Amino acid sequence: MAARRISSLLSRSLASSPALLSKGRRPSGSRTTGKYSTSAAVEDPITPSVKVNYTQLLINGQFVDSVSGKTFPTLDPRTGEVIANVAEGDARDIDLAVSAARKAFDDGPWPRMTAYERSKILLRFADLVEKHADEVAALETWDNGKTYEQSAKLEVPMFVRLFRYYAGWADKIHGLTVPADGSYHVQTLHEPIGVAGQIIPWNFPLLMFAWKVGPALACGNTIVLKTAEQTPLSAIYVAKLLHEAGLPAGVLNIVSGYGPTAGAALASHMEVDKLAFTGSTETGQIVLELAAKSNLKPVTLELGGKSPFIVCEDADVDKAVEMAHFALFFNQGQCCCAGSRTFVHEKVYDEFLEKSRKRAANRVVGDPFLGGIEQGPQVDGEQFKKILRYIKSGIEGGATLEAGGERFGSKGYYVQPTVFSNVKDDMTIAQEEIFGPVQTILKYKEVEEVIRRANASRYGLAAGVFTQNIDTANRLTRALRVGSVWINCFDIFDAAIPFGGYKMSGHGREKGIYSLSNYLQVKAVVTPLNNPAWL
Ligand SMILES: NC(=O)c1ccc[n+]([C@@H]2O[C@H](COP(=O)([O-])OP(=O)(O)OC[C@H]3O[C@@H](n4cnc5c(N)ncnc54)[C@H](O)[C@@H]3O)[C@@H](O)[C@H]2O)c1
Repeated sequence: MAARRISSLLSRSLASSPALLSKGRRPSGSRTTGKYSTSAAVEDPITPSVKVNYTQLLINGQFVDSVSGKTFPTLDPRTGEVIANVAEGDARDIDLAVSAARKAFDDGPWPRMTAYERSKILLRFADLVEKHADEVAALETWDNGKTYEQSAKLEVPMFVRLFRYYAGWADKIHGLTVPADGSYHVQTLHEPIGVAGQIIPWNFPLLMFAWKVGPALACGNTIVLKTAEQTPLSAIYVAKLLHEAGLPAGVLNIVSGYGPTAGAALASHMEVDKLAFTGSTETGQIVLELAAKSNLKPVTLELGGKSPFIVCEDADVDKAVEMAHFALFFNQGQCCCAGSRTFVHEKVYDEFLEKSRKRAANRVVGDPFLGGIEQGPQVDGEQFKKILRYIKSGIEGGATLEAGGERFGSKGYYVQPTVFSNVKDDMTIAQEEIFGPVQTILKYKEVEEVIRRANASRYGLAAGVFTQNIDTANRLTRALRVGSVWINCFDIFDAAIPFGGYKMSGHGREKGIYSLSNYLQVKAVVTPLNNPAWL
């Protein structure tokens, strides 16, 4: 979906479903402040009336407590209060889940049924998610803090689309007939890889589930998925729906729990055939080592970023301001590909800065369950404190604070939309992933200079280029060492478009046709031909 469409969808107010809000707590325009300088909209949070029905682990098609009997609280980012206590899986639960997935792969129907049958189950699942879209979106917003409009209008539809996309691939996966030298019939079989271990982060719990589970199931694999400890709820809910759609027991197992216990056990498990991870670069290095030191399972990694958003001298400034704002602030700035280094040509810098400052100051912050809200709270206290530390470092490092700079309100984990100008490449805020609503604006003069500076990062996930000159766009597109370049747009996450990083932003690609190869083995089969009619 084009970023412009995303922005306009989100700016239109969504009539919140009555099913999601407690009686007497309907959103009202008077509580939607429209300015971050007023914090009334976050002091008295709406109570979602969606019920948290599933909090256990899902192993072999059954909801079960963890072996230890332990639970951990998942918190509401609007208040820091407990939403629910969730079963806390550790290495013993990962063992049980991997055994179930192993058995389902080695002996079960999933890899053996026709691809068309698998595809029909995935399509039925997509229909069920659509039917329960209100509950799914409400759980996602409650656990993560992203706006309900975003969950309901963007992420649930993208989730459904992705499963339909991979349902479409299931019966189109096939090998080749290879014209080799000699009198042989040579073919390749594309086989499922086996048991996939998948570890996902908290910033897009549903979409990360879809990006990993969709292609793995379409290819006939079985799965153990570990959710992020901050956001376990939506995955358990949709996994239940997948079983209602006809998924055999043991094919998808969900373990909630912490990284160093459950996550590490999954990454190092000898019976896991493939690992897919999304999260920080530091944890990516840990899981890659665990995979290598155990059974050398192949690993796909989708890690951090510090993506440049380049505004050229010929850019339409108003459009560039809006797109750069969206590129950074979308999802509370909690995107691995956020346009977190806004490079602006010196000729348009002053105008761009003034308009960006105003745009951030007008960003609508508030309870994410209210209609018209653009920004909810950060996911948890740890991220909230980390962002405020980065803001302090920006101020102390000599950048100019143009907007925001503090917490928003006095409850939960809201941060004011913040803009820094006069940012220099060597400042911490220009180098490290802030993962929050903090825009850093840097000035440049020449195209060659901005290419060099944009590429001077350990990351290489994505880039935005804003120009009306096709030659400049082409020059930048090929010169930038990143996995995605968005020209005059940003954050286009269609199911068919591959996504992944260069350099320390990761290995491999997810989504699109490229993700299938993450979940397939290629087997070469050679048969001698006696007296062939032709070779
Ligand atoms: N690229 C992304 O999409 C993305 C997503 C979330 C966070 N991040 C970055 O990571 C930073 C920290 O966030 P985070 O703590 O949630 O990320 P993280 O990398 O610690 O967590 C991601 C996932 O990895 C698991 N994990 C953590 N330690 C593990 C270990 N030793 N072995 C196996 N699994 C482990 C977590 O439980 C979670 O499921 C953020 O501030 C942000 O910069 C990036």
